Amino acid sequence: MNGGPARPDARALIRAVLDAGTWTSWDEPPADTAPPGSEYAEELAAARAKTGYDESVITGAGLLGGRRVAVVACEFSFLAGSIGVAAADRLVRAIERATAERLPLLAAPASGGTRMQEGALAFVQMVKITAAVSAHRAAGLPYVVYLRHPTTGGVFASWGSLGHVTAAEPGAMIGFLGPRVFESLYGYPFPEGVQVAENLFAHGLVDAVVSAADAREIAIRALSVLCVPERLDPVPEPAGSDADVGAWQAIMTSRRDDRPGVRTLLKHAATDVTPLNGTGAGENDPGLLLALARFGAAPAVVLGQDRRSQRAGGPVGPAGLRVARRGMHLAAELGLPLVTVIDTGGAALSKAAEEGGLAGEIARSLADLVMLDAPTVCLLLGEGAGGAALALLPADRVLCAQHAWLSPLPPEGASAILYRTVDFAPEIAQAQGVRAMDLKRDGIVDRVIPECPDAAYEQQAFCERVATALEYEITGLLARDPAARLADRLARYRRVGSG
Ligand SMILES: CC(=O)SCCNC(=O)CCNC(=O)[C@H](O)C(C)(C)COP(=O)(O)OP(=O)(O)OC[C@H]1O[C@@H](n2cnc3c(N)ncnc32)[C@H](O)[C@@H]1OP(=O)(O)O
Repeated sequence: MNGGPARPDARALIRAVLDAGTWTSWDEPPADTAPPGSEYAEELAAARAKTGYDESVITGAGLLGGRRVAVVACEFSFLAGSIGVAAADRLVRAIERATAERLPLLAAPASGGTRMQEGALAFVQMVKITAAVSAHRAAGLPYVVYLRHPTTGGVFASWGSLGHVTAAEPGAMIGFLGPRVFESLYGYPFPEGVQVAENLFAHGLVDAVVSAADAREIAIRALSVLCVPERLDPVPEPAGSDADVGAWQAIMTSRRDDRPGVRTLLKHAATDVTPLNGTGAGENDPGLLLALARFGAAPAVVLGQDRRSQRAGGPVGPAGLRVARRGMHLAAELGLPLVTVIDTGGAALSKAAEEGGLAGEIARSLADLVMLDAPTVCLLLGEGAGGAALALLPADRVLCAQHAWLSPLPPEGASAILYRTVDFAPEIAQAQGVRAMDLKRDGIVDRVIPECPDAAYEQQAFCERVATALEYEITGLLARDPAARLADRLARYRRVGSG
């Protein structure tokens, strides 16, 4: 377990991540938790002498790219970074202070879990640490976790798994029960390659695997989005489009292989992009992309249907909508603007999708999004077929690319329902009012983004136009009173179609 690459200890990690010379310790001498003269008292004294740390955790504050942050980190060389009452008290005091001072909190665990010498009382410390982290999050403050080698047990199962964003150290052993404990208990080894950072990433459990050397830049980038500015400078209103494109022409254009999708949009026209990995709780869906990003100065959680992955690997299924709902909850908890991007030929139609709760996930996405306590912008970017599209629609502001569309199911399906043949798809699409101009007329869309003449021919310029429109809308929404914003959203969807 110790034979791997050299890894920084807690102080070296903090030095590598924070701006030079800005660290201030918040630690006070730990309370004595060991009965005097006990074996545990001797172990504590030996650990102090050997490591130069007074407990298994250190806490404090410093600057990260000029932004003040609080940090809590484990020191594994001190009794395996294990958490007893004194370490838990230190952690909780630091988390509470970070909350009171409204600082983002960075945590860097590395631990054998609960400190065995302190037994059940140490075990229950997980509750108070979890409560403190939850209160920090409930106050709308970011919590970013960097899981280091090794992280196990009650640390992984409490503050190690509660991050808004979670990264892990390459090759780190990260697992619930330590492998040598497992082997002693059961008499055979735990399977190889399971409790490893890269495997956690492959299973949608952590967002990224990054070295300590890269952690600084990644944390700066993530916090530049997670920390919502008080106000943004107003942005001039961009021009809209009133081009009268036929419905079938729009649908054909939206289906071009070379039409820019959400990935192209982020690549060409967003900054500080931090991809998040699935639900962070064990599910992923390549059809649904989740990321933090900025459009101009405006920060956003972006969740978008990825056209390329859907075409290659299958359409958005229930897991994709659970990824989307992770993004919605993240936005709501931090008061971050949310941008949803609709670009789907339809949801997954399969046994697995039905049994995975597709219809229920569409319902829950709709419910979460329409009620979301955060500014929301929907971008209809390409195809907008069926419930998977509608699940991402109900936002404060809805933008629509000139050739994007929205329809209850693909027009071929509507034709099949009415005429038992797909041959009337063009006429039905026209009649169903699926085009950008129709959606605007009906109050479903607020702004149509021009394509000159087709986004596929002007990818960079089109993406920049979209980003400018997103920045304009987000800036306007952030300046509004949240209660009035939500009331307007609800009134809008209550009114739609009723005049
Ligand atoms: C709710 C709970 O948290 S219950 C506890 C669940 N925790 C676990 O299952 C993990 C238990 N620990 C382990 O499996 C291993 O120690 C690992 C994987 C974390 C690290 O393995 P290694 O790097 O090989 O280190 P090693 O096992 O030698 O541990 C280092 C020292 O820390 C001690 N230690 C490890 N975990 C703990 C702990 N939770 N409490 C107290 N001491 C611990 C070890 O006994 C060892 O002490 P020693 O040097 O005096 O023998």
